[in-house]
Amino acid sequence: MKLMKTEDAVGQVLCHDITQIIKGVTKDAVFRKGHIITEEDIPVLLSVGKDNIYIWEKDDTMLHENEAAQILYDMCKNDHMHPSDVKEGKIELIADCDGLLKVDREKLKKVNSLGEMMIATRHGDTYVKKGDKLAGTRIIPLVIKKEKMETAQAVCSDGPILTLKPFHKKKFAVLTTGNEVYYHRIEDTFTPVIQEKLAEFGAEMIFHEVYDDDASKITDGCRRAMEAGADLVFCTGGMSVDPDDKTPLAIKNTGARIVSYGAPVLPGAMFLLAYAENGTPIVGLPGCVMYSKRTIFDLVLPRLIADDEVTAEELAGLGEGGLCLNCKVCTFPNCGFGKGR
Ligand SMILES: Nc1nc2c(c(=O)[nH]1)N[C@H]1C(S)=C(S)[C@@H](COP(=O)(O)OP(=O)(O)OC[C@H]3O[C@@H](n4cnc5c(N)ncnc54)[C@H](O)[C@@H]3O)O[C@H]1N2
Ligand code: MOO
Repeated sequence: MKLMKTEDAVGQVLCHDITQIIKGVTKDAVFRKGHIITEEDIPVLLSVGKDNIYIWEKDDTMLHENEAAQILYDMCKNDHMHPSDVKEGKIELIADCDGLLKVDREKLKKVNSLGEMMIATRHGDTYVKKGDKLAGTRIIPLVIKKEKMETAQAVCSDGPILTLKPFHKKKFAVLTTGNEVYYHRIEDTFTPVIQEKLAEFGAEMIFHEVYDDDASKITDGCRRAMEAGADLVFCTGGMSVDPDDKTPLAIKNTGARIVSYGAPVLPGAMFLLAYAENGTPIVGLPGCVMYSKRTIFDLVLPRLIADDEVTAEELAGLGEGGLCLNCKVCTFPNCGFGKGR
């Protein structure tokens, strides 16, 4: 702490709140502890009788909370995001576009374990909209050791904590399977559900065929859908254990790499994800996707739209939080569904 003439204090940091009292009007702090004094502040300080003030002694080994907050921001920031104003050591990150938020959990935890600083984010692997708040950062004390911030920066030396992957315009194919639909015993009520979910991402259905329970026709259909330019292939029906359930075999026979048949998510246990040789996702959607409001499809779809490869390990990690509670008022994605790791 150092006493100095107010007129010489531009750029210095206040050590305590400065209170202004105007009879019958106000009694409040005009400046808070930690405020950096600007040219315009000088007449205000003089008007409240502060010809001399206590300021933090500038010390090359310490950073003010606002300077340190800027460093935390830089450690988080990536393309397609911008900062809020810095205030009392806090900066928020805001999305510039719709997309998939990815969070490097390991780095986040490492930085938050250092103490005296914090970063709080939304859940990773979730769909965010332009203007959404992605994360907030804050320095806990008023000043922090430069050295400590350098340690934090080192955690992110090979890349920031957040990534926002913009969504791509996708063309998709739907392959409807099942004798009951093929022979017009029942109406196809599955395809409209897929179309509605994909419409949210501006995707276009360019291929739709219906097959009886014949695996070779479904396999051939997958190949032709990709030749027709489909970036995503969705097969519906025939995903479980009945003798007529041929879809998993049909997808396997395309030569695609099966990531997983089965997922620890309800609804969605019989889900299948595969990647064709050219990288196109081929997805087997179980009957629950048609029936239930939210399923594993809602967890995986934003990632497919953002070209974010999904691994077997990630699917296996969905078990905790993988149980949809089917709430009366659904607040997904702002609930626990799909938030496990
Ligand atoms: N013994 C077992 N049975 C089932 C299991 C299991 O593990 N063991 N899993 C259940 C789960 S979980 C699900 S989900 C379903 C999966 O069903 P499929 O994806 O194989 O669907 P299908 O059997 O072909 O059809 C189920 C139901 O939905 C109707 N359907 C199918 N496609 C359409 C369409 N395009 N339009 C209208 N309706 C459609 C179909 O007629 C059936 O009624 O399996 C459970 N069983
Ligand atoms: O997978 Mo069923 O895929 O849970 O309702």
